[in-house]
Amino acid sequence: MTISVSGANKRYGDFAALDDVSLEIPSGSLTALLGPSGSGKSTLLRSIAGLDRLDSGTVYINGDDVTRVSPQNRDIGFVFQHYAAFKHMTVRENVAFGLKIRKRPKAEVAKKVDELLEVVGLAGFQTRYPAQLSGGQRQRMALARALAVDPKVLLLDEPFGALDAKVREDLRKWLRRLHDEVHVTTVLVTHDQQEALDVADRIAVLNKGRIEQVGSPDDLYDRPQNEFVMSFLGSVAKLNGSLVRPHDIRVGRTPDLALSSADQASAETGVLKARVHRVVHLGFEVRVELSNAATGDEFHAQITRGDAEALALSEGDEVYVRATRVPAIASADL
Ligand SMILES: Nc1ncnc2c1ncn2[C@@H]1O[C@H](COP(=O)(O)OP(=O)(O)OP(=O)(O)O)[C@@H](O)[C@H]1O
Repeated sequence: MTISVSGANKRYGDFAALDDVSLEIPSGSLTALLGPSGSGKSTLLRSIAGLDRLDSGTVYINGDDVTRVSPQNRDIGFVFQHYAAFKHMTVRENVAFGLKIRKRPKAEVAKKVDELLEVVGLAGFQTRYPAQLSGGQRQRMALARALAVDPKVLLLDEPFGALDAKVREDLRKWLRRLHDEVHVTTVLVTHDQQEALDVADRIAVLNKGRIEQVGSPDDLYDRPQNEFVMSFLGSVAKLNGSLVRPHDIRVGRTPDLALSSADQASAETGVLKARVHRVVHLGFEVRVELSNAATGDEFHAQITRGDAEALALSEGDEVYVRATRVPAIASADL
């Protein structure tokens, strides 16, 4: 089911939470709304759900204008960061709730609930109460409950926001797999660019109530339309006035960027001298924290372990760096 938002405006007093937002969400996609705190992500999601009323603009689900349709009648599943479960109901009853009120046959309900609990990794928790679950388990129960009724669209507002890093990562993978299986059009609000890049096939970047760019993770990461998108999608370093990604920085011992003086590398333009502050081993990669020798500006380069070993860097070393790739936005006003 496609979701389409057209000319959406929402103000709180003088403040524009949504400022003329238009967005197309293709059927079957997993789209992330990504942006800093207060950029309007939740307001946009809640407007799609019908939980917030737009001042002006239109929301379409599957081509139908649902702007004035109540949330209950939009056929959506919604999961919040802090899920409000029915405390007096067991996990099984919570997940079964939507099916029961739709009066589905008992056997079908039991089968579906068991399947979903298996999928979300809560098999064996059927008879527990929400208070007896961890935060991650509660969110998975919430997802199972939202999916139980086969919604047209699934709307997730920072569903993993309150969980620790490892659990978030697991749930992300799980959500991606689940989405590949069920293909329900899903919109995920997150302020975490890693989460968006990891899980979404499309990302809409919001800033101050406006959409800055919409595209695939690769589009946004490699071809950002502006500095905001470039900086929000990942770390950036400023080299000779251009914004570059840390893993697009080559570090060398000599101005020709040779790893060691024995290497035969050709001379390059745009080489900067830098000082090493710290070398951080991140498993597969190594982060080299540096400062520009001329300006003192700090930045970091992300290099391979092999290169780091060849360079044998230590704190205080003087090195040379250049960008191997500069995205097209490399801006004039820096
Ligand atoms: N009920 C309200 N009354 C007044 N201002 C509101 C209300 N709801 C949201 N806002 C404001 O609208 C702006 C957008 O809020 P929204 O929750 O959509 O942002 P967000 O991008 O989801 O942020 P976060 O990641 O912090 O949840 C914020 O500045 C917020 O303070």
